[in-house]
Amino acid sequence: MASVIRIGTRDSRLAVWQASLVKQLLFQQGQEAILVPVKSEGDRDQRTPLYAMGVQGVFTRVLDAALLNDRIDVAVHSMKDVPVQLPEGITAGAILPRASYHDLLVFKDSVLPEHLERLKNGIPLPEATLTIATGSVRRKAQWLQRYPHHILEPLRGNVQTRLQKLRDNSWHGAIFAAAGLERIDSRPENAFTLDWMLPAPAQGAILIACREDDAPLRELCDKLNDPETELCVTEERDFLATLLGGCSTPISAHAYVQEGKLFFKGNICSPDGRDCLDVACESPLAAARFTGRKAGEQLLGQGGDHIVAKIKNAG
Ligand SMILES: NCc1[nH]cc(CCC(=O)O)c1CC(=O)O
Repeated sequence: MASVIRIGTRDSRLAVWQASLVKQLLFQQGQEAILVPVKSEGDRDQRTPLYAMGVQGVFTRVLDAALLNDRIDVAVHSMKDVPVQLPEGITAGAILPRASYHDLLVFKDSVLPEHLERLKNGIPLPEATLTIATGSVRRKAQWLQRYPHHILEPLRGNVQTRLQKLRDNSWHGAIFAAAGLERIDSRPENAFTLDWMLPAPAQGAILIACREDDAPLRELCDKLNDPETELCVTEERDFLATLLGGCSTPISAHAYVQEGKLFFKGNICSPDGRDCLDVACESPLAAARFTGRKAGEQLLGQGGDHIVAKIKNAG
């Protein structure tokens, strides 16, 4: 193994924070490492909506190439940005313990306190037409399901950029991943978690990707792996793969472990939020593998195939 491990990362503040965490964890294992920041396609082009970029892995492909070309030794990713199928030759070295999986509404002072209370609890709000910004088809679809008359504005860019755009516009609010804001200490005062919204599969989890043939490094990374997070995000990503397999689609999932059981929730929505199907199930830990796949198959059998067709037509 190289004496100094090269950690590939995107150059956003969140990505560098996550890569620095990995550097620290490796150091605790007695391994020196340096960061190698790389610009991804998803960061270079901050205007095109992600779902319109047409290819999977706009945030991950440049790092995949660097890894395969031996310009870096590991790549650190927000796992929700990673396509369900890893490229040939690349494998999951470790999945770190998950941070918050929630989505968060950052709101402006223009929202009335009594309306905030309803939004927090997902209660209908027919008397107000709010404008909410999000670049995510998943968040948009779930928001429209509850608030069909609201106006959803596109919003792209890294966390910092999106917060700035929210300040600069007259929107009522914007939706963020709690983990992203909290990691870089940027969670605004005006924010609450949307407990009724299901997150993206693997939201809040960090993946360390390795070359498949780098046995010593894989062994080292394995020490950083969190098996419980691994199980949960594996089921969430299997659910996604069973339904559609894209990484910016209106498909959400969350799994967690409690008292020896895996609890799983998932949903699939048409992009306009009019058709949504939900699934919730639990399983003893020993039989938890394939919970996500079974949940996906269940939804396909209940009409989820029609929603999948709508999603494909919209894309
Ligand atoms: N798609 C961008 C992205 N990828 C990972 C995170 C946050 C960290 C995480 O969810 O793990 C974000 C920002 C966001 O969705 O607001």
